[in-house]
Amino acid sequence: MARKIVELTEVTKIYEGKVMHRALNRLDFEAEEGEFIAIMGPSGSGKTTLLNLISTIDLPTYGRIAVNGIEPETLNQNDLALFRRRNLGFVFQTINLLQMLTVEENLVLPLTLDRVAVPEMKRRIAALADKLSLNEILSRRPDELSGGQAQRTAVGRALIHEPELILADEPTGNLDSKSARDVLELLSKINKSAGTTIIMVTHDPLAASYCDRVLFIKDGEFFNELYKDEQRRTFFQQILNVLSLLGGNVNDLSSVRIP
Ligand SMILES: Nc1ncnc2c1ncn2[C@@H]1O[C@H](COP(=O)(O)OP(=O)(O)OP(=O)(O)O)[C@@H](O)[C@H]1O
Repeated sequence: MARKIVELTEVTKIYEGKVMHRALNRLDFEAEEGEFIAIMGPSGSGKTTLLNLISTIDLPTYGRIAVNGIEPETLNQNDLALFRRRNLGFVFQTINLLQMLTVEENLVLPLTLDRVAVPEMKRRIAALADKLSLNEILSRRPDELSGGQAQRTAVGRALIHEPELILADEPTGNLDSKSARDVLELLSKINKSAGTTIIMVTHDPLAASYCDRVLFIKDGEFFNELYKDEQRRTFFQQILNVLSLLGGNVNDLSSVRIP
C-alpha cells in the first residue's frame, strides 16, 4: 500500500473572533504518496483553511494532522519553518517572485537559504530549466515575463528543493487559458515523472480535471469525492455535475473553461 503523506482525522478549525466561525468540522482526509488531488467547494467552504492546515501554517482547533509522518503540533516555530522549507513546495495564484532577482536567482532562492553548494545548485537549475522550458528566460527579471512564464518559474522555485508535497492555491487563477494549460500539464508531468504528491485548491473544473481525484467540501464538511478513471473530458463533465449539486455562489463557476 502507498505511503500516506497527509492524514487528517476529525479535524475541526474554529476561528475565534467577534463572531466564532467553524470553518472545518470533523473532516477526515488522506493523501497517498504520488496522488494529484484537487480540493473544490463554494466560496467560504474552508478550502484555504484546509490547505493552511496541511501546509502547517495554521493548527487545528481539534483533531489530528500528520504531514509526511510529522505532527506539526509537536514542533516549535523554528522546526516548523524548517520542516516546511525541506518538505513542502508552495505555488500561489499571486505569483510572488522577487522583482529584483532574475528567473535563475528566483529559482535557487530556497537552496540559498539552505546553503546548498553552487555546483549542486547549477545541476538542479539545468535539470529544472529543461523540464520547465525556462532555458531561454533564465536571465530575465519577472517584469519581462508573460504570466505563464512567471508561474512556470514559481512552480520551478517550489520544486527546486525536491519536496515530497506541493501545495497549490489557485495556481491558474490569474492565467489565460493557454498558460493555464501549460502550468497544469507541467504539474501533471512532475506528478507522473517524479511521483511528487500535489494538492491543489481550485475553482476551475478544467484545472481539477488534470487531477486523479477531486475532494469537494461544503460548509467545512466532506461533500463528495470523484476519482478519474476515464478520459479527462469525461472527468471534467463529472466534476461539473457535482459542482452543480454543490450549489454555492454562481460566480464560483464564472471562470469555467471549456476543455
Ligand atoms: N482568520 C479568520 N478569522 C475568521 N474567520 C475566517 C478566517 N479565515 C477564514 N475565515 C472564515 O472561514 C470560512 C472558510 O474560509 P476559507 O478561506 O477557508 O474558504 P475558501 O473555501 O478558501 O473560500 P474562497 O473560495 O472564497 O477562497 C469563511 O467563512 C471565512 O470567512
